[in-house]
Amino acid sequence: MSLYYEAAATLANPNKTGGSLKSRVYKQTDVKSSPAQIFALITETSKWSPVLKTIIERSGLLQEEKKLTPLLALLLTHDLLLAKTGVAAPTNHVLKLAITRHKARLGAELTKVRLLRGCATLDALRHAVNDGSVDTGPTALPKAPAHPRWVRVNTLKTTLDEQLSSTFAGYEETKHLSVIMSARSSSKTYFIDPNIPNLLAFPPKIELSKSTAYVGGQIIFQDKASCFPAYLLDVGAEIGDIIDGCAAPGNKTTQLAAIVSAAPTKAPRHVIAFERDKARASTLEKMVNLASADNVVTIKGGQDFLAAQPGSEEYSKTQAILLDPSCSGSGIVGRDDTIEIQLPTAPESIKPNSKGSASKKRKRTDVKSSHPEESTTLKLEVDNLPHEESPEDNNTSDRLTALSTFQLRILTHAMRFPQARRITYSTCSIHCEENESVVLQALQSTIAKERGWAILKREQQVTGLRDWQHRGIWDDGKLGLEAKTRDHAKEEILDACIRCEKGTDAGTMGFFVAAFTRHGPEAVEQNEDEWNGFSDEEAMDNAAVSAILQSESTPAYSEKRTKKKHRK
Ligand SMILES: C[S@@+](CC[C@H](N)C(=O)[O-])C[C@H]1O[C@@H](n2cnc3c(N)ncnc32)[C@H](O)[C@@H]1O
Repeated sequence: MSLYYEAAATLANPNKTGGSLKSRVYKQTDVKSSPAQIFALITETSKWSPVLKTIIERSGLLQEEKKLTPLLALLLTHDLLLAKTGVAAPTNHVLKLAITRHKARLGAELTKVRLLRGCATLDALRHAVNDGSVDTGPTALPKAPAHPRWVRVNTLKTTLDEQLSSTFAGYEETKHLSVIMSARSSSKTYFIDPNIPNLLAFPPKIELSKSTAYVGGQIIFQDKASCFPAYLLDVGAEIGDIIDGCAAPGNKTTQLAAIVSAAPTKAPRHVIAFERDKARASTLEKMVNLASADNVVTIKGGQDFLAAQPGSEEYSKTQAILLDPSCSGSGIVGRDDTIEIQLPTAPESIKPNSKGSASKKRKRTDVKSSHPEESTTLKLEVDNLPHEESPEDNNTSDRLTALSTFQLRILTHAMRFPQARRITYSTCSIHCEENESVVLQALQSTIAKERGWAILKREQQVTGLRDWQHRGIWDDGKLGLEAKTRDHAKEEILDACIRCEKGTDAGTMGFFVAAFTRHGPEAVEQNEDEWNGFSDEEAMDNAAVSAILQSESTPAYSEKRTKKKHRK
């Protein structure tokens, strides 16, 4: 098969199996072309696809060349017009013949598009395409709001100043995040975040994943909102061991380790990181080692935090717990390691035809199936970057109920640790059911009352988060606690909750975090009238919890989800 058939077949993957584009390309064994060549062709074509789509549609190429699918047309047009060595196939190859006879028309369309984009030369257009700043024309899909590349400097290995004068030497500081959000990916600009220490923002889609600092664990990609929980936990030298109950891939674990190391204590303290999923636990281990956090972090791989015995000797020094449990992922924004290929519209006439010899039919069908006729954009995850959570588009109210039941269960379990003084609870969900509702129910649980757990009020929070303006919201009907909660208490709790919205000029994903603190027994009595809430038993529907936990931990789970999505 030629390079072009092989690249199109790689893109086919209707079941989205085999992982990221990179792993699919490099794991293929039945291809003649080099994986690097296939990968380069696909990624370059994706960058140019808004331009190529216009050129192909205007030239009428697909109407005239019935052998070409939209994907093949894109790949071939790319090489014909833009590759230094042209189309990589023998002169008499059927695909080369099919594309080269349109060279003059396609070239003329490229010139028109270039001039329309205000580019005097092909190099200028190339520059605009590489920056992602090329105007995609009236048929383009609306662009997702620009999301900065947030970079946390790993102070276990380096310092902010060191990074600014080495990795980011030659970059200019801007005091306005809006400048970053509208900057081109090639723009050498950075913004120092005012809320979170050691956090920088860079232009969307900036390529830093090959930098020595990223590869060496000196910088870590972590959304601003995701940095809130570890910072809010405020583990100064007076706090002993810390549990991270839901740790993989380890962004918050390594951040906690950095905070702990910056406040040394006489007796060494530890971050105990639980991760139930074995595969994710191995990612966690890699991240902890890369970040040089292994002196501080003890990994409990494949272990369920819910099974940890709060009263055991092992946790007798545990004074703070960070909980970032599985959630709906509804706050997640489009990922930087995703590429899109805009396909030219395929005329009806080129749909697979039933005539022809068996071998010919097989070849044609392989390629035809590579373009989903119903969709004009292919989205592909390029790398296997570790993700904190995967968004789920099936957030029915049953699923939200099951998730929030699990979240409440894990939060009230944390409240049982006898020496614990502080807890943070966070999700990357935008739903009240997983956020404010869980917080309110936890505060009303028997264990919270017995142990004297209260919300960490806004005025008690670390400066950077006290100053954060976006606070908890009250969604009538979703919390179900209106009658039981006095107004001023409600206001105070909501003001203590921290929210981030996705797609705003704050440049964060959708996120929620709240912290709990433990007072003495006196506070329990004071709060007794206020919190006439549920018992733990009432709050938990164990059947629903088991169902969701089981389905998420079964290996077939992701497969099932993919198939379901594909059927839609
Ligand atoms: C949202 S992710 C955590 C992201 C992580 N805190 C970070 O910042 O990189 C939730 C993780 O918790 C794990 N998890 C869920 N329930 C758990 C449990 N009961 N015990 C331990 N880990 C659990 C999931 O497997 C998943 O890896």
